[in-house]
Amino acid sequence: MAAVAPLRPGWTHRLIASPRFQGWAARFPLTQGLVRRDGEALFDLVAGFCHSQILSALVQFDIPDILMERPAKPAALALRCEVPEARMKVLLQGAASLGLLKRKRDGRFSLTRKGAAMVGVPGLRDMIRHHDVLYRDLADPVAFFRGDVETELAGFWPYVFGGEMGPTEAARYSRLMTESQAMVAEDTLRRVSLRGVKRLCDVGGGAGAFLTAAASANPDMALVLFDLPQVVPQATARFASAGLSARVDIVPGSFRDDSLPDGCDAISLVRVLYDHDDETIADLLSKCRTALPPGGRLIISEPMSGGDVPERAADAYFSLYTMAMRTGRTRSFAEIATLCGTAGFDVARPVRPLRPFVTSVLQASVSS
Ligand SMILES: CC(C)=CCC/C(C)=C/CC/C(C)=C/C=C/C(C)=C/C=C/C=C(C)/C=C/C=C(C)/C=C/C=C(C)/C=C/CC(C)(C)O
Ligand SMILES: C[S@@+](CC[C@H](N)C(=O)[O-])C[C@H]1O[C@@H](n2cnc3c(N)ncnc32)[C@H](O)[C@@H]1O
Repeated sequence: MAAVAPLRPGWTHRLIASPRFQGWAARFPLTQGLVRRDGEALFDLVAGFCHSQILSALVQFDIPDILMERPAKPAALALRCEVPEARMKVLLQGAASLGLLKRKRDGRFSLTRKGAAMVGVPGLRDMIRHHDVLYRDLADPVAFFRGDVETELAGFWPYVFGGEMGPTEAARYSRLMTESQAMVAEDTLRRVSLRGVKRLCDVGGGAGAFLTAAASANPDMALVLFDLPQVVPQATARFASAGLSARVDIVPGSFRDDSLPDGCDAISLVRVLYDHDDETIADLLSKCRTALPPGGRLIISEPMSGGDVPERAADAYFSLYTMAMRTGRTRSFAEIATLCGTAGFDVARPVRPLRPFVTSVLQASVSS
């Protein structure tokens, strides 16, 4: 009898890649479900850009808002959106196949649960609308990953380059940032206890959404907002309308050039680190360490890479996003923990994020 050749590493991959094996597995009753699921998942990746563009067209035509009122026929939507009816049918059919719309028996389309949820997610439609910039940057992925693309996204968020931005740009960026901040604040505050904190400083606090949310959950806490001089005016109005003006100190400044306000026993950095390189962050964390007393707390909240266990939202979206911005990167919990440790913080064990596509949280403290 002929000797059986030993199995070499990688043999399973070669077997699965073989069209003959694929054909057999697709027919064999015990494997055909798996083959179909893998095939569908792979096809979803192949078609991902079309899916995103269907979503984008739906949002740009305001179709989710229109359907909030009542289900509609393709002809009515075509008229309203100034799209030929046959093309509108393709869009609606596509959106229905993606689970955003439902096709009713009488031919009208209505929102599904996911479609209706989208209307209420703060900032999501603005996010989808501004993805044209990101997707242009990604149009040539080989050049993008080689670092050969002059990305547009870098110009979209000019504050990152040291605050060279006028009031119009500041307002545009802040709206996008503030709207999406609601969910980030909610998930952060559900994962972090601010009990015992007397004065919280939100560094890079933008238009003050995180402090506003933190204030309502902690009525005795004093608040400090530190951000670039062009950005802080937006926070003034927000605090005034939330009746918080008396509880908040607004401190304009740059963490690159200025020291951080003292007298606080907690500092939060919400979606700040991933905009910057390691050197800038090392300096910032060291300034946080200097500003805080023994026992002082540091809260970092932003989308984090899964590290050893890659995570889809952070590793296949935010990492590309921050790469397109060219100034920072999406880091894992472990990487941020190392930077905090070097700055002299004791880092608490990771807590499972509620929604990794919204944010992950790291807590650290100054040894007392
Ligand atoms: C009543 C009946 C009939 C049934 C009840 C059943 C039931 C309980 C249904 C629940 C339905 C429901 C309420 C669903 C809610 C769904 C929600 C809230 C979904 C939320 C989704 C959020 C998403 C997709 C968020 C995406 C966020 C993104 C893409 C953020 C991007 C941020 C970026 C790019 C920031 C960049 C800025 C910079 C500069 C890098 O810092
Ligand atoms: C991505 S935004 C996050 C804003 C807010 N924390 C949030 O989550 O919505 C980053 C913030 O850091 C601020 N920032 C950037 N560079 C800064 C600097 N050198 N000093 C102070 N703030 C800065 C920006 O103005 C902006 O408000």
